[in-house]
Amino acid sequence: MAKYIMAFDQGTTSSRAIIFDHSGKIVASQNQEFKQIYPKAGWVEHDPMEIWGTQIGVAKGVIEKAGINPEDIAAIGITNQRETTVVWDKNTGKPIYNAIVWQCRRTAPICDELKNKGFDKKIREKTGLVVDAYFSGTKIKWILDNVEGAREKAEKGELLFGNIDTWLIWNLTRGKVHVTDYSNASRTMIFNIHELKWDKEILAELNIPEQMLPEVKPSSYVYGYTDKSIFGVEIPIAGDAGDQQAALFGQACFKPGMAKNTYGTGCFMLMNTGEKAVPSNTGLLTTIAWGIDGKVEYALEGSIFIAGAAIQWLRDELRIIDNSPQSEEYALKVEDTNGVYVVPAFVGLGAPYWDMYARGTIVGLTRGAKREHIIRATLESIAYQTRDVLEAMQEDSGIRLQALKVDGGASANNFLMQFQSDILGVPVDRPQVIETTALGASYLAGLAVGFWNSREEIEKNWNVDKHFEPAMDNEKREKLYKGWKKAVERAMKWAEE
Ligand SMILES: Nc1ncnc2c1ncn2[C@@H]1O[C@H](COP(=O)(O)OP(=O)(O)O)[C@@H](O)[C@H]1O
Ligand SMILES: O=P(O)(O)OC[C@H](O)CO
Repeated sequence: MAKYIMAFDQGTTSSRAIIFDHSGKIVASQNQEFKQIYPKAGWVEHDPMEIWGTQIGVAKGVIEKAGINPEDIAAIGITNQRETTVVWDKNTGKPIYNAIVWQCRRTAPICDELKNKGFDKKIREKTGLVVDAYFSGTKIKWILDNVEGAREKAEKGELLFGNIDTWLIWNLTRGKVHVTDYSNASRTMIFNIHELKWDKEILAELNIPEQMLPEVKPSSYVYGYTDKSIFGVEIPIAGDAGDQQAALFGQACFKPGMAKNTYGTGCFMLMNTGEKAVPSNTGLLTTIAWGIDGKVEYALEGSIFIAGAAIQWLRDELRIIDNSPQSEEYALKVEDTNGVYVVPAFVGLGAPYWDMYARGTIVGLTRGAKREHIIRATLESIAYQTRDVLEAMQEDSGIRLQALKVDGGASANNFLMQFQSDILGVPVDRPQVIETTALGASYLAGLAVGFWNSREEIEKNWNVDKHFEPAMDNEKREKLYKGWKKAVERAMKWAEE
């Protein structure tokens, strides 16, 4: 019997493949960064062919690294940066435009129009989402409106839309399977999360032909098999979920009220709300966690657009650190930020502010401000944004969190995790496997093929690596947080004409 599951974690900055064993331990992992394309201020694109190329490259690489045969892999689970939009030609398999990335702000004017018409309320009710350039719907519309001949071709049924999961599955099956799962569909702004259908009224409003949309399936399901030409054998593709929902699953947050926060390019806090779609009054999103065992379960989500990406900015643009882990070393060289706040609103602000026109700001600078202060303030901004979201989540759900489960690349930073616990006044638990996104996708795939039999079996694989206790007094905590709120005010609406 095959002994492993392979996860594809196609993230915003890198494509990763990880092989897991039955105990949920990493056997081997391979990762490759790819190009970020910024054609204009506020625009972000990826090359879909590069995404496919890097993803398949790391998949082949990791099999070799693990020293196993493709026959040893029981199934593949896919998880992906969500919302990012690809439109391709059904006959040639070639994208007609670059992938428009979730962070891209180009469709803000389309969103403004929807809001001016008052259509945003309807969208909120049907999709659980706030009208924002973040989601796929307006990105599809932009491509159809701006790429020559695209609308005509789409109406003739010659074009296909997909998020990255769909694009990968389509390529893995050499064009045989055009599907997505409930969790990814719930991020498009054209999917009705209550009726579990593409929403005809929203499609008509955005002028998107339904025939270009993928079929929506459960998150744990055999969608198809990899074409034999790829790995030499046909491997079932049996799990598909958006990366943040996959992380919720990988953290074994199976019961209502359980929450996790993933610190990657952005930062995403999700709370399981069970079979109930809880509406938000505070700027959170109501989203589908997954479809499994014949039903869907929902989550409340706080989406923060820039978290680890701000550390990459320190590295690549300001060039004041050589690598991300070094941010911790510099932050610990000073006692505080010397009054400096960084608001990394590089692509606007997500939850709970939803300001497409906010931009990055550094405030509180004095002559004594050093690079260590800016580095520390950038790390702290990740924790403050998380507090904004946690407060909203506690209000919407009526649940006070006893502890926050964390994961993702930047959760390796001990300074950040301690400051996070301090500024929340809540303990933080980091598991041994922080690649919970990939782990969640593996679990979903493994459950579909009988590699694992139940969520109870999976729960036992969760083990703590480090526990952080709040160690800051309340007065200091509230004073610092008040400064943050003031800094956010300065960043808001900056780019509004
Ligand atoms: N030790 C660290 N301290 C702070 N940030 C880190 C650290 N290690 C990684 N990061 C940040 O985490 C992000 C990578 O995390 P990952 O979970 O791989 O993200 P994604 O899936 O979004 O590509 C990068 O933005 C990187 O700057
Ligand atoms: O690539 P990540 O891990 O930052 O995740 C991106 C999110 O899915 C965007 O919604």
